[in-house]
Amino acid sequence: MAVYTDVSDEELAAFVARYDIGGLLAFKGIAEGVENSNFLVHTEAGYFILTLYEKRVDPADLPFFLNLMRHLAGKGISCPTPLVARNGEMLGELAGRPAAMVTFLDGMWIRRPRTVHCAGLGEGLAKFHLAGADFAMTRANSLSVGDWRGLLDLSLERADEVAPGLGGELSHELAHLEAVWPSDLPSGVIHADLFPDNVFFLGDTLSGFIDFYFACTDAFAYDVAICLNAWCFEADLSFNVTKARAMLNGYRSVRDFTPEEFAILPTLARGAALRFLLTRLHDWLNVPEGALVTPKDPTEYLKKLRFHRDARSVSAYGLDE
Ligand SMILES: Nc1ncnc2c1ncn2[C@@H]1O[C@H](COP(=O)(O)OP(=O)(O)OP(=O)(O)O)[C@@H](O)[C@H]1O
Ligand SMILES: N[C@@H](CCO)C(=O)O
Repeated sequence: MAVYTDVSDEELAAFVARYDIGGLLAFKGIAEGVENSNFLVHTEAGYFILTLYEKRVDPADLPFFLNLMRHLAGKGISCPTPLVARNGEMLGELAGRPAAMVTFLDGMWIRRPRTVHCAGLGEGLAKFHLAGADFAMTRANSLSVGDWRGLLDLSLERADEVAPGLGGELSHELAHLEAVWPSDLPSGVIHADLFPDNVFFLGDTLSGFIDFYFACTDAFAYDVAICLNAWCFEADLSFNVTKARAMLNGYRSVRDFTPEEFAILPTLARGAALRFLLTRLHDWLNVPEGALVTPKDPTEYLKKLRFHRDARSVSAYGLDE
């Protein structure tokens, strides 16, 4: 579920009246998603998405996320655009939470992406990276290599409850990644959570990106590495090299990799796997009492991490060295 905060009809009507979008006709909570409360709002001007930002989003980061969406939309990247209220603000408050209204994006996310979707994703991601080049704001990645040790420490004692030997393996892995993690790759705005549920398609054509609440300033190739993890493994966790090749070639058709990015890709993919493994492990071990949220399986990312650890070069991802 993803409606943590209840909103009364009167409160919502008053919130909607801040914008030039006509009167409120209907609204309903959206069950998908785990981070924030989302509502589909129907007004005389059409459909909109209302998001109430819950506790994992730092309110200080909201101007970065909202301005980024406006910037990208202005550059022709299909993504929700935050509405500006009559008082000139994108951010308001509703039911005691920071809240914003964004445009509705047509499309569906693909439960089982095929090669054609991976190719479209790669191309769309490179366009996204280029479109962010002149975005003036920056936000450090709060889940990068320097943050992983703190995250691991929170779970280390109980990690072996999830898989025997997991604590030791992760400690070893982290020490390696801390030693070799690059700091001088081409960087800019990255999405940092571009899983299939955050990418909409109409038929086989990419129709847009949503959920910008992990976006930050980091290496472009790290964003690609996140997508390799999230899109190119099958349900049985075997790696689909055809999908990876299609994604990487789609990306290169818009923005080519530097030789340094190319060479470090297996390390970045290994780090991306560790990042999602660590957040999932923490959530798995700390399910709040009575929560209706099903935690995501951390061991999925352990298997992915091991795959990347064994990858010697980009040839493991279907490209020539
Ligand atoms: N602009 C939009 N247009 C259309 N549908 C949207 C839009 N924004 C969100 N949605 C719908 O709301 C659902 C949840 O949104 P989102 O993924 O942003 O939630 P979240 O709780 O912030 O994220 P997550 O759990 O993925 O981190 C999406 O799967 C989609 O169905
Ligand atoms: N995409 C993340 C969840 C946070 O959006 C995961 O699958 O672990």
